[in-house]
Amino acid sequence: MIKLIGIKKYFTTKQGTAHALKGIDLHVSKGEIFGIIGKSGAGKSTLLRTVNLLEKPTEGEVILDDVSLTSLKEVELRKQRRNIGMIFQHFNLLSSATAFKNIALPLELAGVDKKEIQERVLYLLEVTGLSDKGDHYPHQLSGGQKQRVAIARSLASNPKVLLCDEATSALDPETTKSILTLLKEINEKFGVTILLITHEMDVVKSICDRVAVIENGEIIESSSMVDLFSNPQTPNAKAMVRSAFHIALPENMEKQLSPYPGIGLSPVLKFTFVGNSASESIISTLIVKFGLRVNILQAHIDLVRNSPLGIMLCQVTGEQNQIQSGINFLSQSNITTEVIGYVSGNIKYTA
Ligand SMILES: Nc1ncnc2c1ncn2[C@@H]1O[C@H](COP(=O)(O)OP(=O)(O)OP(=O)(O)O)[C@@H](O)[C@H]1O
Repeated sequence: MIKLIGIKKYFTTKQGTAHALKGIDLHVSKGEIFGIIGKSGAGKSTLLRTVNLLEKPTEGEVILDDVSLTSLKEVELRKQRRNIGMIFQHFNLLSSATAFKNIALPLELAGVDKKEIQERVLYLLEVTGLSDKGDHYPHQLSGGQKQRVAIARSLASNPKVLLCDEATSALDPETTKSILTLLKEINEKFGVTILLITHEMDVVKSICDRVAVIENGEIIESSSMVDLFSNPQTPNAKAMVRSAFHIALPENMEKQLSPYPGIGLSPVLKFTFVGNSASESIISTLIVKFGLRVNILQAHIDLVRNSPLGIMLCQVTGEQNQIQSGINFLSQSNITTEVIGYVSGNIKYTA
């Protein structure tokens, strides 16, 4: 549905050339909700804006449903852009126009007749939960309501794709939740493919099917949500997952954590598992079957795309070969183990 092939984007300024995108390949399937997550300056906005060619790539090809957008002339491109809606962090509404008029505007520009516009806008106000707000101006609306108007406006021309540029970053957590729920409903109701960028793991965690992690203009990791959370590969993705699960070691243990094994040190292990009940079986397996001592430092179960996913941090003490056998045994039950570091086997910690 959306294919980005070898996308590079360089910005040349007086200070020099910024290599914002360094050869991105991405494939988003029809009907998917795909998240791109990365830190500030990683290249998220530039990448999103290349999809509708608001940003023309220096190199590479953008394909939407078999149409190569990068090869189109301006007039053709304008037509194709009607298939791509976009919403922004700061809503970008026309302040002098009512909610109704903001939504109607793209239809008026496309020459749609008045009666059809009236029906479509009323329908979109209803879909976005704003039936009683059509005559309100943006300054009379809350942030969440403004984003709903922007979503309704983006749907006016029946797009196949919706691009979301940090769409919830200016909203409080409750409103963020309601906007994400609305996006999910729209994805299901209209089959709209959603490509969103965010720096917040909580956003991708709740609605994305797949996610790509972008760092320094490159995609460093791309997988299903559950795979990203259960088995992140890169240090950056590992750190993001830990912060999304609010996983942190007790402070005095963090200070003494060594990246290397050593005499008198025992590993701190992070177990990741799908399902509610695995935590008990991890502990009993390690203690009973492998004769290890297990200190649970933290345990957390959260919903990732509606599947319970658990993360548990434990300090495990015992013979090295027994610990390894325990890890191997657990991996057969799809429990992923990551060594976070090593601490003294006798360390006293405060939770
Ligand atoms: N118009 C521009 N001119 C020069 N450099 C630019 C321009 N737009 C982006 N860049 C540079 O490209 C890189 C990627 O920027 P981009 O805005 O895509 O990152 P981002 O991940 O969206 O960051 P943020 O989350 O802070 O918005 C940055 O180094 C930025 O300074």
